[in-house]
Amino acid sequence: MSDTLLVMKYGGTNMQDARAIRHSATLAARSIQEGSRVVVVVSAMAGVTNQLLQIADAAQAGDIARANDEIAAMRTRHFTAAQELGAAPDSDTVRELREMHETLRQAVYGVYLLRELTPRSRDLIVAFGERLSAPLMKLALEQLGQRAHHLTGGEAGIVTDTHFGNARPLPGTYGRIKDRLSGLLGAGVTPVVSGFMGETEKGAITTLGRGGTDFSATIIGKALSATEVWGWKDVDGVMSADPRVVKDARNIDVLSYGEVMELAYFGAKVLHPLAVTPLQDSGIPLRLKNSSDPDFAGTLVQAEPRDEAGHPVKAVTAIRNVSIINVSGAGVLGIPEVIASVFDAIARENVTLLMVSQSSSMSNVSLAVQTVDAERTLNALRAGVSLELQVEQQDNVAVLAIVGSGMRGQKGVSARLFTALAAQDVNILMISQGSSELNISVAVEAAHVDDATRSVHAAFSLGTAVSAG
Ligand SMILES: Nc1ncnc2c1ncn2[C@@H]1O[C@H](COP(=O)(O)OP(=O)(O)O)[C@@H](O)[C@H]1O
Ligand SMILES: N[C@@H](CC(=O)OP(=O)(O)O)C(=O)O
Repeated sequence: MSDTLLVMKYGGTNMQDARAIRHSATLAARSIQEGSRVVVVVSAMAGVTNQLLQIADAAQAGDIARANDEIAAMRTRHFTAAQELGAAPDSDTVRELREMHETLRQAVYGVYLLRELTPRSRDLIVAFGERLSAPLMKLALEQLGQRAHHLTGGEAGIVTDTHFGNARPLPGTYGRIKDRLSGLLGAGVTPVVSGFMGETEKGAITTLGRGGTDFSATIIGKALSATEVWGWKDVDGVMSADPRVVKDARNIDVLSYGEVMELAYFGAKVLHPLAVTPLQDSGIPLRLKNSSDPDFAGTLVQAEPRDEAGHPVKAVTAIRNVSIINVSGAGVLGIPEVIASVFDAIARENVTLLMVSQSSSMSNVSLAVQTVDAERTLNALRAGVSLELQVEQQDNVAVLAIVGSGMRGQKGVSARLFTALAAQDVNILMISQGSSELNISVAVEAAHVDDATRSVHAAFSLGTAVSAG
């Protein structure tokens, strides 16, 4: 028997119904039969996380009828999947699903009574998606003759700070996960962990940010010193562009941790931006694989970049729904205290800045933020900075980025980017290049971002040999 330990993550698409869950379980069972120990980490069924957020909002708004209708529809979906996976009406799986839905209903009713939805109660509600899919995966594995046991993120040892909605693992989490899961693995039982969620030291449920199941899987991978972490996807791996936008996007064989982080940060939906951080110290590889083509190697994410001569850029990506906040005030922005007050005000609101640029005349600072954060940013700036500064918001912006370690020290990369944008008549609103030279990003009008992405993809020949290093 090999001593391989794999952590396998299944996203919403791979958990969307009984058929997908059965197929996902087959992929895990195959590795177990080949002698690997496997930890399975599951997301909510596709669409369920958004549905839970809507349920929570409806309850807060006083529309309990709508919230209950949605819960009932969700319950039908989970029970149908359980039944199609072979659960008897009096089985443990059906009982567990019923109990969880009842607790969910009560939590939602509490929000309705209080007409108050705190980040803490939102996390409690939204994590039910992952809690409900774990028993279904356990059942599917058992139907394939495997022994399995399902656990919430907290039960698996994931302990986080109290940053509800965007929680981060505490250092103690790694030892705790090892304690909780090693016994099961040693006894030949496959742990099935609900992704996306953890809990605080006091036991309150937290979530790790949207797409956080990738992060759960790599946290567990680090804790168990896994051989590899595998993220099963509905695409071949990380591609040279979003395949929904660029038809000839192609798979990238090898990416470094740094490159994949930049890509995820700049909008490639394929991975949570922090997912590789737990793997960086140990060098544990992350592999993204297509569940429809399991023998294809997919994308290997590892410490070292692999560059190919003539291809400084590996991928182009975009963040949509961005706003630019322009802060201007001739004469005052050059004063260090004034600029510090701008960033202090933003830091207090915990807003993520996607791009920052300052004009050399020091009369203007432009900040790109997600549009959902724009109003908060604007209010914080109006309240927290000098009255002499004017603050304005521009919506309908997107940030396009090119990523690749090969652009380090290479001349002419920006020129190629700007020529490709000019060819599409795209007006550039902001430009930024990180000092790591792993990316160059530009803010453009949202209406042009898809054409711009296709044009840049073609200009860097990303549809041909990107990575065959
Ligand atoms: N550069 C990219 N490479 C691969 N997929 C991408 C990229 N950019 C965006 N995507 C989109 O990300 C999707 C996969 O992410 P997601 O659905 O969140 O995965 P999961 O199966 O883990 O839920 C793909 O279907 C694809 O359309
Ligand atoms: N269900 C959560 C967490 C997650 O990671 O989902 P997925 O693996 O389907 O992207 C979300 O939608 O954000």
